[in-house]
This record gives sequence, C-alpha cells and structure tokens, in this order.
Amino acid sequence: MKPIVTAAEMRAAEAAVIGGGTSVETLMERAGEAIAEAAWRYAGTAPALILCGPGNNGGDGYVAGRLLRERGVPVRIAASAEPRTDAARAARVAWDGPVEPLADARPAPLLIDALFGTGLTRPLDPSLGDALDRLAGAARYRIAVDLPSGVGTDDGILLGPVPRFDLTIALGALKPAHRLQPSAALCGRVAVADIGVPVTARLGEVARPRLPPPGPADNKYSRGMVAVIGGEMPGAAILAATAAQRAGAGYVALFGGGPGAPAALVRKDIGDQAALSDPRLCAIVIGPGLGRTEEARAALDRALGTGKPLLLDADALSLLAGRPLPRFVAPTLMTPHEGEFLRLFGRIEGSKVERARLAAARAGAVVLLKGADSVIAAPDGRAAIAPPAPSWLASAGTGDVLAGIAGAMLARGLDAFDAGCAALWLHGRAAEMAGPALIADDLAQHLAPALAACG
Ligand SMILES: NC(=O)C1=CN([C@@H]2O[C@H](COP(=O)(O)OP(=O)(O)OC[C@H]3O[C@@H](n4cnc5c(N)ncnc54)[C@H](OP(=O)(O)O)[C@@H]3O)[C@@H](O)[C@H]2O)[C@H](O)CC1
Ligand SMILES: [K+]
Repeated sequence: MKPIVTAAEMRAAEAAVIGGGTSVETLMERAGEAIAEAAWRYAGTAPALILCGPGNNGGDGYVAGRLLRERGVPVRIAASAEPRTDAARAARVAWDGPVEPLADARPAPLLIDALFGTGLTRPLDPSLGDALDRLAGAARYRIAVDLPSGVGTDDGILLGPVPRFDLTIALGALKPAHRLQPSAALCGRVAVADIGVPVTARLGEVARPRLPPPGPADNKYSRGMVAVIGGEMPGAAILAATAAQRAGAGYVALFGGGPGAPAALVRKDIGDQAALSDPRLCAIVIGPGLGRTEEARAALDRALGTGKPLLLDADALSLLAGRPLPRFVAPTLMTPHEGEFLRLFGRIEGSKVERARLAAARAGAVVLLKGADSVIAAPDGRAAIAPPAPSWLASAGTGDVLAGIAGAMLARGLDAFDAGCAALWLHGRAAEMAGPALIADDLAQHLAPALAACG
C-alpha cells in the first residue's frame, strides 16, 4: 500500500531525517527539483508565475523558480508575504530575480501554487484567495506544490474557494487531501515526489491485491462458497450474486430472489436454514435488495446466527440501525454509504478516515464507507482509501456489485479488511474497463480481466 500521511506524520518523518543529518535546505532543494522537473515536462518553456507563501511551501517555490530559470524558462515570482523560516529565506535569497506583490501579479501560462502546504492552519484571506483564483483562472497549466492552497491536509475539506489544478506534486508521500473529497477532485493528476523522507503511516492507498488463480488441488468449494440472501428487490441480489461468481467464488447460492440469473447460480429457498448452515459455506452476503420487512429481519437474524463471515450492505445495515449492534463472532464487513453510515453510527466528527475508524472500533467489524472517496477501516486501526475510481460508478446497483465481490473475497479466506480492499480495487478496475455511462450489470463482465491482473 502506498502510505498516506497526515501533516503531523509528515513533519515527524521530516524531523527524523533532519535529526539524521540531512538539512531542511537539502530537502527543500529536492522538493524544488521535483517541482521544476515536473513543470518542465508538463509545460516546457512556457512562461511561469510562481506564487510563494511565507513557509517552506513557499521556499519550495523559490527553489523551483531558480531551477526553472536555469533551464531557460521565463519565470516570475509573486509572494503573499516575506519568508518566515530560515530555509525559505535562504531559498528566497538564492532566487536572484525580483519578487512581485501577489495582489498586483499578472498571469502567466504556467501557474505554480507554492502558497501553503501542510502548514495551512486557517482559511486564506479573501484577497489572497481572489488573487489565486484570478491567476489560476488565467493560466493554461496549473501545478500545486504539495497541496492546492486552501485544502485541509488531513481531511480534504476546502477552507475556502480553491481553484482546480492540473497536477499536484505530493512531496514525500500522499496526504489524505490527495484522496479525500472534495479536495481530491481539485488536485488533478497527483505525482508523489521522492525527497528522501521515509514515512510510516497508519493509512494507505488500496493497492492491487494478490489473488492467485485456483491451483490443481482446488475445487468449487475450496475456491469459496458464497450465499447471497435475496429479498424484495431480486435484481440487486442477482447483481451481487453474479459479481461474486465473476470475482472467482467457486459456488454461489442465491437464497430467494426472482428469475433471471446465470444458470450456474444455485437457487435456494430463502428460509433454507440447513443450506445456510452448510459447513462448506464460507461467507454470506446480505442486504442488496433485502427489503425491510419482517421476513427480511428474520433472514438477517438467521444469517447473523450462523457465525459465518458476513458482508452486510444496504437494507441489512438499515435493519441493524437503531438497535445495539450484535457481537460479530466471524469476520464481518459492513459497506454503508453515507446515509446508511449516519443511520447506523449517528453523527461522528472528524475526517472520513477518522469516522470510519471510530465506527469500525465501535462495531467490532470492518467498515467500508462508500463514496467517490471510499474509505475502509478495521477495528484494529488499519485503514485505507480507495484509489480514484471512475465517477461513472455513481449509478444504481454498483454497490450491490461491490458487495458481491467482497463476499467472494471473504469466501476465499481473506480477512474482512483485505477482502474489502480487494473488492474496492477490483470494482474500480472493472469500472475503468467498462468505461463511460456504465451500468452496474456491465461490471461483472469486466471482473475477469481485473482479476487476471491480480494473479
Ligand atoms: N515534508 C517535507 O519533508 C518537506 C516539506 N517541505 C514543504 O514544506 C511545506 C510545509 O511547510 P510549513 O512551513 O510547515 O508550512 P506552509 O508553507 O504550508 O505554511 C506555513 C506558514 O503559513 C502561515 N499560514 C498558515 N495558514 C495561513 C493562512 N491561511 N493565511 C496566511 N498565512 C498562513 C503560517 O503562519 P501561522 O500564522 O499559522 O504560524 C506559516 O508561516 C510542505 O507542504 C512542503 O511544501 C519542505 O520543502 C521540506 C521537506
Ligand atoms: K501549495
């Protein structure tokens, strides 16, 4: 997993490297080199305007300006304030060109925003925000140094209006704001620059899972047997069941549900308790299309009573809301969207990562909080953010597909956190391959190549 670090973790990592004998100036030089290189590749000799703030983010900007000028790029620098750190002052001195006041700066085709990075503590003054907006709006290419100025590093919130960038150079490591909305959508492409600061993180980006294909000793049961419990809206359960099949489960049984499904899907009566207690059954998916009737509640209680690994989604989560959560005895993965999350856990303060972590600890289950920036957290504190996925996934039924994939991952023996991560990755990759205007039904057919990439 690519590490994702908070501002405090980044500062600690930086301090450790400095403690080991590397100067801030050296780190800043490396940061400036990475920015200059990226700007050069991106915009060539297009005239650049670099906006520098008072901290080390601004210092990175002065270094980049000097290095771009050495490459023959016409560079102007505008500052919002005098540098306030020794390293930024040194970088300012080494830049031997003029520094314009930001308020009067004229635009350039390439805008590099080095106003604020991880040290932003409050909203930008309106005059500063307006200048950034005006200059970004008039530029052809926009590059943010470390972070777009105006976003909360750790939670991705916007402290005011923030322009949209084409490229963000994440210095040393990804920060939550590069992946959490709404800020992630403003970063453009995010490139991580290695500046020689090793980081340790409690949070990562969901990575491609390793899912070896079945071996000669495998059979349909050893590959994972999944039960999908249907209900009022059979289409959703069929989507989940088909996705579980296509995600590599060896045997998928649909309990209840209407007509129309692959012939390879085994059909069971919704109340078939014996089949649900089959010792070969490895995981139960319940929620998609379940409904909230008494029958649905009974089906949920039966599923909970089996003590088998569970994927709880949609109506199963709504049925659990408003009563004390059961004690889960087997790996359990909950996949709420924001509405279901609120119903289940109430209002929790903090970033999406903090909220998911707290909910997971409270539930004693892995919580995968869905959205354009899906976050997964385990009760033991492990957490990850999904890589950016196509916005076309925002359509009916895609959550049911995710539930089915996750069911297959649980059934093949992954723990609930790894199962959720693998499902997120496969789901996103299948969506990329399905392309624009996808419908949930399309995803299943793209799971085969997505899975093949994990072998
Ligand atoms: N990670 C690394 O190893 C390296 C990162 N580098 C770069 O350094 C920045 C972080 O630098 P830092 O100096 O800590 O912070 P900033 O440059 O983001 O800004 C801090 C200064 O800005 C003032 N501030 C904060 N918010 C505002 C605001 N809304 N309006 C005006 N001024 C603001 C703050 O002042 P305070 O009053 O809050 O004290 C600071 O003066 C990181 O992002 C990287 O770009 C280094 O290059 C080295 C390696
Ligand atoms: K910035």
